[in-house]
Amino acid sequence: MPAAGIALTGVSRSFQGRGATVQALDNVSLDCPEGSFTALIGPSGCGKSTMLRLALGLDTPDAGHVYVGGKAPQDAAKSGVTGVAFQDAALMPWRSVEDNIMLPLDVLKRSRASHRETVAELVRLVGLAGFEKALPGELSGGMRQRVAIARSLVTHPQVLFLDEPFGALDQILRRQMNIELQRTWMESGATALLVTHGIDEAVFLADRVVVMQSRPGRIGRIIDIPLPRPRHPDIFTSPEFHRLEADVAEALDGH
Ligand SMILES: Nc1ncnc2c1ncn2[C@@H]1O[C@H](COP(=O)(O)OP(=O)(O)OP(=O)(O)O)[C@@H](O)[C@H]1O
Repeated sequence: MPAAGIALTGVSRSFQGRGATVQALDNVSLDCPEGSFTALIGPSGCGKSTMLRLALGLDTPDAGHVYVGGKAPQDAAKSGVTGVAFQDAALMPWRSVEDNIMLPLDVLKRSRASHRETVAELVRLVGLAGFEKALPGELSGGMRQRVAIARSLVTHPQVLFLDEPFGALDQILRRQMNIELQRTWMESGATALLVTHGIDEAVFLADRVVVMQSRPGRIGRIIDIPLPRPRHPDIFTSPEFHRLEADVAEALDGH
């Protein structure tokens, strides 16, 4: 029986480019234990999006196996085991905050009425009380991302995929959102996989930072982040934090 977190075993995926084959992922194995937070970082083209697409059941590997919450990725997505938040928030502009958060319920044909309390709780959790009826166009970038995070949690997913959710935000807002995400994730108990380009974001949020390398896409190093939780904002300036950031930077340079 596959474990309840995220498990990739010997996963390979290549694409035919113009006359050449691109090995987007080459024999990648990664186990994210249930309830853990893993950050995935690496140069452009190292296969991060490919890995995410495989885990979401949007693509299939040439070799190897992927399990999400103990299920095949498509089954996990269809049964609401999987939650996902993307970089550009991807909200429906004509739907209110509340209606955007409820979108996965509509897609999975679950009753809105029986989730009223969940939605109200999520709105509170991400600090958007009073904005339930607002349209995305009336919100700031940070607020839109918080709607996307709330939406990703509405089915109480066991596994949460976050694809550069704060990539478009400025540094100050990003740090605030990182603190909020940590709190939200800790309350949810979900297994989280975050794709990011931010070393500080990865170290602040993750239990482990997986550093990937490209051509072919593979795991270079896995760096444990033993900082106690909950992590407070002042940790960003601590010597231990800087040491871990330096470790990740070094691994990104291929050492
Ligand atoms: N559908 C596709 N067709 C052809 N090549 C593809 C396809 N999808 C991905 N690739 C190639 O596979 C490699 C990995 O791409 P991927 O998008 O997974 O990288 P990434 O790490 O997410 O990059 P970035 O950080 O820039 O988003 C790249 O060389 C890319 O060109």
